[in-house]
Amino acid sequence: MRRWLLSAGFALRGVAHAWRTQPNFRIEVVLGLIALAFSLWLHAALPPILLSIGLVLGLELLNTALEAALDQLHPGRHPAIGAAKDAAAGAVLVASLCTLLVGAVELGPPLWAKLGL
Ligand SMILES: Nc1ncnc2c1ncn2[C@@H]1O[C@H](COP(=O)(O)OP(=O)(O)OP(=O)(O)O)[C@@H](O)[C@H]1O
Repeated sequence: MRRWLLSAGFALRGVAHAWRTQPNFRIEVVLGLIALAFSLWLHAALPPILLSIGLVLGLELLNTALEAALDQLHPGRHPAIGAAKDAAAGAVLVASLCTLLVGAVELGPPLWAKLGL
C-alpha cells in the first residue's frame, strides 16, 4: 500500500509538472471540464465523454514526457527526433479530433433539444 501511495505521488507530480509547464495541457483540462459540465447538464452518457477526455490528457502527458526525454537525450537537432516529436504531437491531434466528434455526437442532439431547435 505504501509503495502504491508513493507511485501515485510521483504520478501526481508528473501531472502537476505538465499543468505548470504545458499551456496545451491546461487548455485541454479546461475544455474537458467544460465538456463534463455540459454532459451533466444535458444528462448525456458520461463514459464516452470521460474516456475521450482521459485519452487526450493521457496522450498529452505522454507527449510531454517524450519531448522532455528526447531534449535531454539528444539536445541537438536530428530528423529522427523531429519525426518522433511530430508523431507524438500527431497522436494528441488525432485523439483531440475524435474527441470533438464524440462531443458532437453525444452532446449535439440533447443540446438542440434543450434549445428547442
Ligand atoms: N531536436 C529536434 N530535431 C529536429 N526537429 C525538431 C527537434 N525538436 C523539435 N523539432 C521539430 O519542431 C517541432 C516542435 O518541437 P517542440 O519541441 O518545440 O515541441 P512543441 O510542439 O513546440 O511542444 P511544446 O510547446 O509543448 O514544447 C517538432 O514537432 C519537430 O517537428
